[in-house]
Amino acid sequence: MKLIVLDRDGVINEDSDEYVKSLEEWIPIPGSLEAIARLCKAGWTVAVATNQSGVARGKFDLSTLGDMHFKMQQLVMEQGGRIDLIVHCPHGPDDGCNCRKPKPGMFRSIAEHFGLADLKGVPVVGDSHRDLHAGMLLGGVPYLVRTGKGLRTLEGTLPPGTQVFDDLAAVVDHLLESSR
Ligand SMILES: O=P(O)(O)OC[C@@H](O)[C@H]1O[C@@H](OP(=O)(O)O)[C@@H](O)[C@@H](O)[C@@H]1O
Ligand SMILES: [Mg+2]
Ligand SMILES: [Zn+2]
Repeated sequence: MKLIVLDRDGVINEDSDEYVKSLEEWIPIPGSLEAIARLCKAGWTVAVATNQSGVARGKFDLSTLGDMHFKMQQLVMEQGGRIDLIVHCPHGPDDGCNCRKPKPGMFRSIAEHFGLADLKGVPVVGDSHRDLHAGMLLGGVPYLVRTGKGLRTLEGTLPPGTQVFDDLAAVVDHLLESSR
């Protein structure tokens, strides 16, 4: 199956150092929703894995998070696509969970959901090092975008083999080109 795993904040929607705390603050990055729809139309399965420590920090609740994901799904569907699975980690850095990136828990759940033993060769798109690291632990192929925290991430050392693109739309252009 052609599966891809996307980070949310800074890849699909604009990120904020103050967290994305409400429906109004959830603003798609230009071209990202259309890019997801282009993947779907080309037969790709799209999953999202997102850290949402804002829940543990009391900045917003799970109902608001659900509203954001309903909005995200609706907007993608308006473009003719869909997000097949959204997994989130609601925990904080000190909660010792197994799902908060850079831990691989969410990626393991995604693999299991689709009946896969791992994510070997699956593109993993993120704006932070932890997104890429978590996905690579299951064999994912790292793609960094310059949106969100991507430019900051670029100042550090990238995981080996990371390919860098301006945004999700450019990653999708590349993937669809190379699978022609
Ligand atoms: O990029 P994804 O995983 O979709 O979501 C990241 C967000 O949950 C937030 O993650 C926080 O990191 P800490 O959780 O405070 O370390 C900060 O980086 C926020 O700026 C950011 O909005
Ligand atoms: Mg992010
Ligand atoms: Zn967690």
